[in-house]
Amino acid sequence: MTPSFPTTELETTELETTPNGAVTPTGPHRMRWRSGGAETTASATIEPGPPARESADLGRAMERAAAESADGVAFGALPFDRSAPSTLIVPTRVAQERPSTPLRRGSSRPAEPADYLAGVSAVLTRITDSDVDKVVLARYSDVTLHTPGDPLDIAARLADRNPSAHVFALPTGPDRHLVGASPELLLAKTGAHLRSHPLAGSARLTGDRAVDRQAADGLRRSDKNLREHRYVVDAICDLLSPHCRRLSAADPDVVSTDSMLHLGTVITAELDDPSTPSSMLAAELHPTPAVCGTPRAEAAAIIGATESFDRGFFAGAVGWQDRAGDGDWAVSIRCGEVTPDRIRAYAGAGIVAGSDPTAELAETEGKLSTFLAALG
Ligand SMILES: C=C(O[C@@H]1C=C(C(=O)O)C=C[C@H]1O)C(=O)O
Repeated sequence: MTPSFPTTELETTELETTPNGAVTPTGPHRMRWRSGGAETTASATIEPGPPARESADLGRAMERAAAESADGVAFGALPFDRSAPSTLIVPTRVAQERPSTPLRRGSSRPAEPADYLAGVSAVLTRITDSDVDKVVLARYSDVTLHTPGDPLDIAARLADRNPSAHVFALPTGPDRHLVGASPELLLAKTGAHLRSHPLAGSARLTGDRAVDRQAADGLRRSDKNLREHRYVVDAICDLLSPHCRRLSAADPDVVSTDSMLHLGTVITAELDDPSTPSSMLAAELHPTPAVCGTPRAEAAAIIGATESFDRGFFAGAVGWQDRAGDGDWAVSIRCGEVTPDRIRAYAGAGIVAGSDPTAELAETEGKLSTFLAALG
């Protein structure tokens, strides 16, 4: 579907306080979204919304936001933490295009590789000693900026470089955008029809066709990668099936991005109730074992104890919903948080029994490069 917004200038001052007086949306902020070849650039107000764990409330809040928006479509961003507030993004009008400005970068500071290697080793010990099967461990890389970077410009460069990705620059707070090019569809809903395309199990692309073909064949046969992938497919099928009358998962295939090869599985389903809001279903699925692990709560606790930073909206979900509850939701990976003086890029890798810390570190480098390469 193609959300489209009025080109006429609408009033973009702050919206009214909601009836219970709790939330005042702020804005205007600028946003960009591109999926399935359709691109939207808009001004929007933002407001805090219910957390993912209150999925039914979130679904209702998105329905209200879609009804308020200029074109009947609202956008949302869910943080990694299921209990932290979401951000509801309500477009008000088409944004004025600004001339693009080159980024003036200062220093770059990747997170210490040694810390990541130690973290993977610690997680492997926890996997051996407990019932936890998979934990996704992440790291970040900071780039300081001499002049504020334009999040919409970065998204435009990501869109050029990643033609089939879900590309987003969504405001998540004052002077703060989540910007990225996600290859991973969490959930698309059109009427009763659902589609999900989880990715997990990865190899780095080299650019040498013969080597990459071998790596793709290796992925298809790798017990470690197939296991890592299966946890994600099973979790999505288990969580969707109570809502569906028909659900099927294809065999895993290999999907490529600009820098990576991944195992991917297409899951399709028919909803019992076609009016179920897509945001509610996305919130129930989130976070899948592709970005958290399995079992979910235990893996999230290990992540909290091992990672030294707050993931914020990285490894969350971003998407839109219209008045019928239809929408597209992507897993917020291959992304960074853009503030006026700093960009923080994130990447993670799934750790299971048999994972090699050095290979997982290299995997995060490959994943980070999708976002960092678009900074110019
Ligand atoms: C966590 C990320 O990617 C996820 C993890 C993958 C893996 O561990 O193989 C593959 C694709 C994504 O589901 C990321 O890009 O940061």
